[in-house]
Amino acid sequence: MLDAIEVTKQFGAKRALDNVSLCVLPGEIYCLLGANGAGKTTLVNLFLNFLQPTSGSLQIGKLDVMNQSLETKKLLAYVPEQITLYGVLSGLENLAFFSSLATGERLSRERLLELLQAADLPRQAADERVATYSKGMRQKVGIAIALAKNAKALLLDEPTSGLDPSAANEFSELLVKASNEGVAVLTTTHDLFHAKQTGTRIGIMKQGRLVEDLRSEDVSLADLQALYLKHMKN
Ligand SMILES: Nc1ncnc2c1ncn2[C@@H]1O[C@H](COP(=O)(O)OP(=O)(O)OP(=O)(O)O)[C@@H](O)[C@H]1O
Repeated sequence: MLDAIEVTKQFGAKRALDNVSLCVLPGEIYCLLGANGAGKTTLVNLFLNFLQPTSGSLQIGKLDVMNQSLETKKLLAYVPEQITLYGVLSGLENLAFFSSLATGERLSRERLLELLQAADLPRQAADERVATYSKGMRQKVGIAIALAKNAKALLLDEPTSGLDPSAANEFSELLVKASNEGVAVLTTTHDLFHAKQTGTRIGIMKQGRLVEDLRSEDVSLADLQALYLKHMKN
């Protein structure tokens, strides 16, 4: 569903991505680890067509991200680290606004509440102003927007950074729920525990290269930590 094919991205003299190939199938959760500056966000931004590759190509559902930008965007939902919502509007009003932008449809209040419930937002919060929400609650509205869009692929950039362990765990469960419905999930993270717990696949990036591409079930958390540290030291 999400395919990066021999992607290189150069920013002037800086090679942010160096011949990266990666594939995320429907129902998979691919967790991308790597030190600051390893190229994780650059890869996410290429899938979003915010950036264009210097060479190589990216596909979503076998459609080319650059040449079929509108079609690929319809398949995709994105939850950034700091999700931008209107603080003066409630969670439900934000969902109504952003889902209508994404789909062109106006959803009923019942449907909006259903989506917020599926994203595990406490019922009483739906009508409260987002300015009063915690980061975890904002992230849940982001997931509800993705659900409203019926996205086939979900991109997330460090979604659990700044969340307490229990909120991060709840968020991970939402990703698992989405993947169980066949969504392909690609998420960047610095949290090895989260990657091992949530990911079906784990990639480690170093200086623009994908140096490991693992099946989560093939490594223990201790092995993953050792492998990660080995790559970071070299
Ligand atoms: N617009 C840009 N212009 C120049 N260099 C850039 C630009 N965007 C990213 N870079 C560089 O590309 C490299 C990869 O950056 P990227 O943000 O993808 O890393 P990252 O793995 O997401 O890091 P972090 O974990 O800190 O978010 C870094 O060296 C960064 O400085």
